[in-house]
Amino acid sequence: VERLRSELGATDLEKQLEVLESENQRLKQELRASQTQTTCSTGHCPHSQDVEALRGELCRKDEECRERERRLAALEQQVQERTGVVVQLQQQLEEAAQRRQELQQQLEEASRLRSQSEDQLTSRLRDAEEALSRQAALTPQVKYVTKTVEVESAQCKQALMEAQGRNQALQEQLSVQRQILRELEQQLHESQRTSSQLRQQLRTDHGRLYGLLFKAVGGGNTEVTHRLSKILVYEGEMERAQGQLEAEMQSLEEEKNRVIEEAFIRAESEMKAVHENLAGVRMNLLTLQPALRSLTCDYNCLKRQVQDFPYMLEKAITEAKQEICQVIGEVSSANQELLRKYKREMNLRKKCHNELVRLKGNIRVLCRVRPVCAGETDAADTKNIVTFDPDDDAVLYLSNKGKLMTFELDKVFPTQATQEEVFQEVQSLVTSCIDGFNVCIFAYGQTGSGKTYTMEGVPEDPGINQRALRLLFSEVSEKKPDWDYKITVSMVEIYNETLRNLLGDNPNEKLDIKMCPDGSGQLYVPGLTEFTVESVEDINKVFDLGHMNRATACTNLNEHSSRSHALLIITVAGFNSSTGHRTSGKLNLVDLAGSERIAKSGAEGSRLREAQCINKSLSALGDVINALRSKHSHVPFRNSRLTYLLQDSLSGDSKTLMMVQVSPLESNVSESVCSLKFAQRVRTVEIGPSSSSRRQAENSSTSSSPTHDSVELDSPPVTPVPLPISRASSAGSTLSSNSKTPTTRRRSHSQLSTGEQTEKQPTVT
Ligand SMILES: Nc1ncnc2c1ncn2[C@@H]1O[C@H](COP(=O)(O)OP(=O)(O)OP(=O)(O)O)[C@@H](O)[C@H]1O
Repeated sequence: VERLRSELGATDLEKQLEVLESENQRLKQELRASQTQTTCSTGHCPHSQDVEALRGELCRKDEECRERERRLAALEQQVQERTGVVVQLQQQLEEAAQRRQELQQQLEEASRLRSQSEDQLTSRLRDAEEALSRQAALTPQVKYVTKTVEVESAQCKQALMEAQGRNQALQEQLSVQRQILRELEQQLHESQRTSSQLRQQLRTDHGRLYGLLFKAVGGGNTEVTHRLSKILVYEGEMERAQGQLEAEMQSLEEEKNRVIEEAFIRAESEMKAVHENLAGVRMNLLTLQPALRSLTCDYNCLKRQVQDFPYMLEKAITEAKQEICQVIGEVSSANQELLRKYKREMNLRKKCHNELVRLKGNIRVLCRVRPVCAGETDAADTKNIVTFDPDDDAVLYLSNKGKLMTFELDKVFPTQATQEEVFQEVQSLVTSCIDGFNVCIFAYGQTGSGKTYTMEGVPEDPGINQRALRLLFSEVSEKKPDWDYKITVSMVEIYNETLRNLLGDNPNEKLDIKMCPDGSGQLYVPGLTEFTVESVEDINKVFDLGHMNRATACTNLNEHSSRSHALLIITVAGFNSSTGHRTSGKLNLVDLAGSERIAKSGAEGSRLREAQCINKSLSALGDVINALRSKHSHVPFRNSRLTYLLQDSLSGDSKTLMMVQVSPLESNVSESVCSLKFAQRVRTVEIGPSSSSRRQAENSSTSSSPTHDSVELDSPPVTPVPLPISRASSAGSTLSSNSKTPTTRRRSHSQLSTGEQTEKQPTVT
C-alpha cells in the first residue's frame, strides 16, 4: 500500500488538496469581507435591490459552492475508497501471486510425486519381473510374489487417485481465482464509470456555476472576478491532478491486468504441463496394466503351484527318504566292508612292521663312536685306534695293543654321524610301540663315551628321548580320529639298586616294584608319577623337572649321573572308536650307568659300593640277555632292579635295541673292547615267542640270582636254578630294596589291598 501510495504520489496530492482547501477557506473569508464592504459601501446605493438580489444569488451560489465542495469531498472520499480498493486489489493480486506460487509448489509436488510414483512403479515392475524370473528359475516364493503384486497395483491406483484429486482441487482453485478476478474487474469498471460520470457532472456544474458567477459579477467587481478566476485555475489544477491520478490508476490497472494475464498464462501452461504429466502417468498406467495382468496371471499360476506344492513336497520327501534309506543301507554295508578291510589291512601292516623288526632282529645292537672332544687332543690320545669299513657299515676295527680287532654289529655310526641319522635307525622301534609292543632302548658304554649325548642330546640337537616323543606325537595325530591315544611319561633313576621317582614331589622317596594284584602277572611301581604329554612344551617341562629332581639329591650331578641308570618310560595307550580295539605299548629309554671295571677305576668305600651296584645291574642285564639268547627256561630278571623293572619289555615279543657307545681315545681302548665284546654277544640273542613258559619258569625262581659284584661283562653268566612257582601264585611279590639277593615274599590279596595301596592303575598290555 505504501509503495502504491508513493507511486501514485498520494502524499503530494493530499498536500495539494490541503493547500487548495486552505486557499478555498481564505477565498471564502475574502469573499465575506468583500460582501461586508459591499454592504457598507452600498448603504445608499440606488442598486441596493440588485445588490441584495446578487447577494442572495451569491449566498445561493455560495451554498452551491459548499455543496460542490461537499461533493468534491465526497469525490475525494470516493477517490480514497478507490485507492483502498486499489490497495485491496493489490493485496488480492499479491494473494493471487501467492496462490499462484502455492499452485506452482503444488504442481511441483504433484510432478515430484508423479516421478516418484513412476520410479516406484518402474522399480516395482522391475522387482516383480526379477522376482518372477527368479520364481520361474527356483522354487517359487509364491506367497511373497502374490503380496508384492497386490500391494503394487493398489499403490499405483491410490497414487493415481491422489494425483487426480490434487489436479481436481487445483482446477477448482483456478476457476475460483478466475471468478474472483472477473468480479474484481467488473467492480473496477463500474467504479471507473461512476468516477468519470461524477467527474463529468462536476465539470458541468462548475462550468455552470462559474458562468453564473461571471454573469452575476458582470465585470463589476474585479476583485471577485479575479478570485473566481483563481478558483477556476485551482479547480483546473485539481482536475489535472485528478486526471493524472486517473491516468496512473489506469496504467496501474493495465499493469495489474497484464500481470494477472501473465500469471494466468503461466498457470495455464503449468496446468497444461500437469495435464501432460497426468496423461503420461495414465499412459504408464495403461502400459502397466498388461504387465499387471501378466503378473496376475503368473500369480494365479503360482498360486496353483503353491496349492499343489504340499503334495509335491510330500511326494518328493517320501522319494528322498526312500533314496536316503537306500543310500544309507549301501553306505553302511560299504562301511562295514571298509571297516573289515581296514582291520585286515591294519593287522597286515602291524604284522609286516613286526616282521620287519623281527627280520632286523628282536635284539639289535648298534654302535656309536663319539668324536674326540675339545681338550682331549693329546698326541697320545688322538692316535686313530677306531677305524671303519667304508664298504660295510656294520663293521668296526679297533686297534688294541697293536692288534686289529674286528667287531661286527647291526650298524656302526662313525664319529660324524648326526643325531638325526641315529634316530632314523631306531624310529621303527619307536613306532612299533604305538602298535602295542614293548620296546627297550639302552645306551651302554663306559663313562664319557656319549650315552647321555645319544639319549638326551643337547638343547639345540636333542637325542633319542625327545625325538621319540615328537615322532609319537606326529604318528598318533596322523591316526586320528579313528584312534585316540594317550601318551604318558615317567622318569626313574636307579642308583645303588634304589629306585627313585624323578617326577614326584619327593625325589628322595624310594620306590618298589610290585606285581599287579589283579593276577595279570604285570609289574608296576606304586607311587610312580606319570605325566600325560601332548606337546613338545610338555616334554621339555617333564625333562626339566626330572633333571631338577635328579640334581637335588646329589652333590655332583655329572658323577652321580655316571653312576646311576636313568630311565624314561613312555606308555602309549590307544583306543579305536570304530573297531573298539585297545593297544598299550611301552617304550623304555635307558641311559645306563658307566660300564667301566672296578679294577680300573680303583674305587673304595661308597665309590666301591656304587661300582658294585652298577656292575651287578649290568651283569644282570648281560645274564638276562644271555638267558634269552640261549633260550633258557629261566631268565633271571629279578637279579637287579633294572632287569626286574624292564622284565615285560625284555621278554615275549618285545624289542630291544642296545646302543653301544665307544670312546675314540686310546686310553679307553680296553673298556671299548669290553663294551664291543658284550655288544657282539648280545647281538646273537633272539627273544623267543614262548613268553608264557618263560614267565612261568622265571616266576618260579626265588633265590637263583648269582652274585655279580665282581663279574665282568664278558664273563660267563651263572646259570640260575628254576623253582616251580607259577606266576599267578606270585602276585604281590616285591623285590626287597636292601637285599642283595632278591627274595619273594608271598602276600594275600587282602594284605596287598590294605598294606600297600596302589597309587595308580597298572598298565595292561
Ligand atoms: N656324538 C657326539 N658328538 C659330539 N659330542 C659328543 C658326542 N658324544 C659325546 N659327546 C660329548 O662327549 C662328552 C661325554 O659325553 P656323555 O656325557 O654323553 O657321556 P656319557 O657316556 O653319558 O658319560 P656318563 O656315563 O658320565 O654319563 C660330552 O661332552 C658330550 O657332549
